[in-house]
Amino acid sequence: MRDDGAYTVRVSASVPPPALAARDVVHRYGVERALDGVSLDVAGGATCALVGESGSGKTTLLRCFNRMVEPEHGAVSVGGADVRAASAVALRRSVGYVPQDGGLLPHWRVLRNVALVPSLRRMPNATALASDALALVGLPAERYGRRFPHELSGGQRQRVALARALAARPGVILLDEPFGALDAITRADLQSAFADVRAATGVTTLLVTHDLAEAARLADTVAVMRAGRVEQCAPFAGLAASPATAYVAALVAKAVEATGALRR
Ligand SMILES: Nc1ncnc2c1ncn2[C@@H]1O[C@H](COP(=O)(O)OP(=O)(O)OP(=O)(O)O)[C@@H](O)[C@H]1O
Repeated sequence: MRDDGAYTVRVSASVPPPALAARDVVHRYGVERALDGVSLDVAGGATCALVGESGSGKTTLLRCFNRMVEPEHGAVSVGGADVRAASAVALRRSVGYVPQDGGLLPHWRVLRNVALVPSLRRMPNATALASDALALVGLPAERYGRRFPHELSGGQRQRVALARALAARPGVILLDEPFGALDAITRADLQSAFADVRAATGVTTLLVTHDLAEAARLADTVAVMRAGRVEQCAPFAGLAASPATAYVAALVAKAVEATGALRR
């Protein structure tokens, strides 16, 4: 990571890139098992999408990687280190996170919002890092930095939330439905902004989405969740060619049909 304001591209070959791993993770809310023995691997620099029906455990699994959820059983690691090795606060400052609602502070201007994590980490060039991150998502700080979140469109707010997750140049980002609740055109714009960010930074990404077509477009691997378990994790083409379960086959068929209908 450089602290001089320039965005460095990818980690050097001698440093193993960060990765995410979950092993046999169980988590209960009260008596309900939200995660029921989940295992998942995301290679360094890759994007993995978590898909599956509502309530299947996607958000809960995502939050295990920044310790917003502490599972009762199993192991979770980021960059090869158990997430419990350091404090939860330190972990959350090193892993970028976009919650479902974007999580921007409404009374803070955009630049201050984006500079939040670099400032908390006392990075000397927090404002420059925030400007770089805003540029990366297509919102120049000179034009947008002094606005408040309510002075932006929904799509711009989501871009700011993505910039905030990226500002401290984390090796890993966790995105919970970052393109949800947007019209189709804005959603497509944001997806392509994310693809650019990914190409520029090589950041390892775990992405929750309801939309399998979106997952197919953006992710290297797609993990299909159902009832607190990962039924299959593979590139979309692998899911389509050899679905492990009837549920995966049905989900793929639905996505292919929806994409075909759109093309028609
Ligand atoms: N804080 C909580 N307290 C109690 N139960 C919860 C809590 N958070 C989630 N759950 C339950 O755990 C299960 C998994 O929820 P989770 O939010 O992880 O699913 P999800 O796949 O992300 O759903 P969605 O796609 O609707 O966001 C659900 O049955 C949900 O009701």
